[in-house]
Amino acid sequence: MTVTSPTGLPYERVAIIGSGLIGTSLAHAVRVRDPECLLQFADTDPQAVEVLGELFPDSLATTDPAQAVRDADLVMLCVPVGAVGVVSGQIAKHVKPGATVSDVGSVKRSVMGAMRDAFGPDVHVIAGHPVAGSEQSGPRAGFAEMFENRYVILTPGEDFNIEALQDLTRFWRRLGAMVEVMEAEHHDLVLAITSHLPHLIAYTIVGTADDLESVTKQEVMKYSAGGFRDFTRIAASDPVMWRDVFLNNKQAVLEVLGRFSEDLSALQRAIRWEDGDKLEDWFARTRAVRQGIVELGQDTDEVDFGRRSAAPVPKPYGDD
Ligand SMILES: NC(=O)C1=CN([C@@H]2O[C@H](COP(=O)(O)OP(=O)(O)OC[C@H]3O[C@@H](n4cnc5c(N)ncnc54)[C@H](O)[C@@H]3O)[C@@H](O)[C@H]2O)C=CC1
Ligand SMILES: O=C(O)C(=O)Cc1ccc(O)cc1
Repeated sequence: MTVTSPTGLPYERVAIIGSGLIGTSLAHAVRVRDPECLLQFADTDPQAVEVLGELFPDSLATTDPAQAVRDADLVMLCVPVGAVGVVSGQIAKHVKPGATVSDVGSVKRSVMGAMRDAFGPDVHVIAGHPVAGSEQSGPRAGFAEMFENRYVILTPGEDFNIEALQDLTRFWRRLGAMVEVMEAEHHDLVLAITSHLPHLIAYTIVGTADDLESVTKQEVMKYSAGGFRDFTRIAASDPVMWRDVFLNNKQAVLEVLGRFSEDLSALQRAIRWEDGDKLEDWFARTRAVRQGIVELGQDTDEVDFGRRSAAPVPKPYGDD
């Protein structure tokens, strides 16, 4: 286990590859928590690198990922999930032996596979996903409080190093997050229904409204104070990031989409046949789901370290 000061982070040098909303939020949070921690950034976009120079003038910012990971104790891949394989291949030979490589991608099974293929046994690969974010993107969108009281799901897989998991858990907890450990497949199924399908629905409904010939675009904008407005926020999310999410979580998304389509058809039938009881019962049940989420939100100190597998996993941290 890495020894640190009580307030510091378990890593002295952190490399952040991909410096948009999540990468720079991570960097701001690290800066606030531990000003001594060295940050090293890489991004393929030279404009992003320029912005990083402005935001973090005391840090290395480059378009070369191999340079950015040099001597880093933690390498965080904060790129769209479809780019994780390419980036892992670019940095594999340059990551310090004993370092931890993690990520923040919204999909875990494919990302873990890509990272496992690229890195040798001298590097600790532990995938992760902060369930926090927004429709914003780019290096100027990040902020230090992004992960406070938000869940971070770690998917270490089968043969992980316990000390590396402890350090990564401590790192996220010191940025204010609540950490849970889960199997990658289960993560992908849970997020398919709680995040990926809602985004798909938002993209669909806003596109459908935009295509309607009988309703003008001006009317859509003018009267979007209702539920539609919330959908437009989500549908403004980054196109490349979400393209990659759907292509990399195809199986789980198609599974929940099948169930959703069946339920939508049932509600369509209830409207057609004026089955008010069916509609009212359905809406009463979903209202209760919302109330449950609100109640859970008042209980954010609760940390569930349960792992959805037979193997018991020790608590990865001891002194927090
Ligand atoms: N946006 C959100 O709310 C959340 C996003 N995530 C995950 O975080 C990751 C990053 O998402 P955001 O920060 O929102 O995206 P973003 O679009 O704000 O930033 C991504 C950055 O990665 C850079 N990039 C792309 N390909 C690259 C490559 N091959 N090498 C180096 N840099 C590269 C881009 O130039 C961009 O600056 C994604 O995997 C996403 O699934 C996770 C939680 C929330
Ligand atoms: O903006 C929203 O409503 C989000 O849901 C943000 C978000 C997007 C992707 C993730 O993997 C986690 C969080």
